Amino acid sequence: MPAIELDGLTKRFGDVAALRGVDMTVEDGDVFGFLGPNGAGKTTTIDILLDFVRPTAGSAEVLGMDAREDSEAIRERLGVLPDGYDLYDRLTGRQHLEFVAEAKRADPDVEALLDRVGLDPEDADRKAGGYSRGMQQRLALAMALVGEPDLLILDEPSSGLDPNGARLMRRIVREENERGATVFFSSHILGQVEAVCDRVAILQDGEIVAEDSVEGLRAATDTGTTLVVNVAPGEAERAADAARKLDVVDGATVEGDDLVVSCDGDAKMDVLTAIEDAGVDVEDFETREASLEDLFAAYTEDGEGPGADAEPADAAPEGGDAR
Ligand SMILES: Nc1ncnc2c1ncn2[C@@H]1O[C@H](COP(=O)(O)OP(=O)(O)OP(=O)(O)O)[C@@H](O)[C@H]1O
Repeated sequence: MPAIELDGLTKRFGDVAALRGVDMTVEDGDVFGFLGPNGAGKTTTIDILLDFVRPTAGSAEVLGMDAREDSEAIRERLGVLPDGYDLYDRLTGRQHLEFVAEAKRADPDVEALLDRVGLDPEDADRKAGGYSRGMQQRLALAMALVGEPDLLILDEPSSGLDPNGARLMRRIVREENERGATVFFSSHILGQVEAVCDRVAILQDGEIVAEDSVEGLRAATDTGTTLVVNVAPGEAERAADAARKLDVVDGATVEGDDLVVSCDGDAKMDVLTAIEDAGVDVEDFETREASLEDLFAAYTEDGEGPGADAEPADAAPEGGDAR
């Protein structure tokens, strides 16, 4: 049974079509990234999953139950970190967790939860109204974790977090997934998504334009590969000339003793062979694959997806420094 199943999900707000027949499946046990440009319909989708918004047509199932009919039963098994959550200024962090525990009829180890999200005991006894943005985000995450939910829905979970907080978030997502939870999250921080997600869907103008693993998106997108070839000192120009003669090479630039070649994904060996045939010794080489950010741009920038004439962004080192 999928954790989330959307079938022809449609939502109109007056004249605005926020969702136009979205079909999407999030399998049980996946870490699933839900991406899309501003206004694509991500929050509307999440609001429908949580029964804050009713669809105009189509259906949404969560943990095998109907999002509308069974919203209460769903809520008991769900952990949610909403975008724009409300904390109670006058309650302490600890009181927030106790409040959620009571509502969920759960008995969490509050100290352990606070520790897990990086809030120390003194902070836990301060009123949340005095928390910094990042501390509020950490508390909201701890609230989502109460009761070991089967499904975590996290809307922009890294917003307001410093780099340590973002790393903590990745660790918690992994731990929760290892515990058996499905994690569904929307984010604009694509390095974060790439680091933790098994699968991603890209929503654009209320429609899914891609749904696959990051690897699958790479394979389906003609974003090409960047090959960096380190050659003997003073030989890079000669190597560049040799590479440029190949049809499969889009461009070759020299950076010191490195040659940076943009080429078709399966042309690496041809390039290396051509350089060696020109009498240049290849000292070392590495491949840089398209990052999720490149793939996102390829799918969303011209609104037509990468199939036709989409100009891909330049390839960047896999994962970047967000890992
Ligand atoms: N209550 C509403 N009334 C009218 N239009 C709405 C309402 N909620 C959302 N919309 C519209 O629906 C579309 C999708 O909005 P949504 O907030 O779901 O996008 P999003 O992908 O979450 O965007 P962002 O990344 O900016 O948060 C937008 O055109 C938005 O203006």
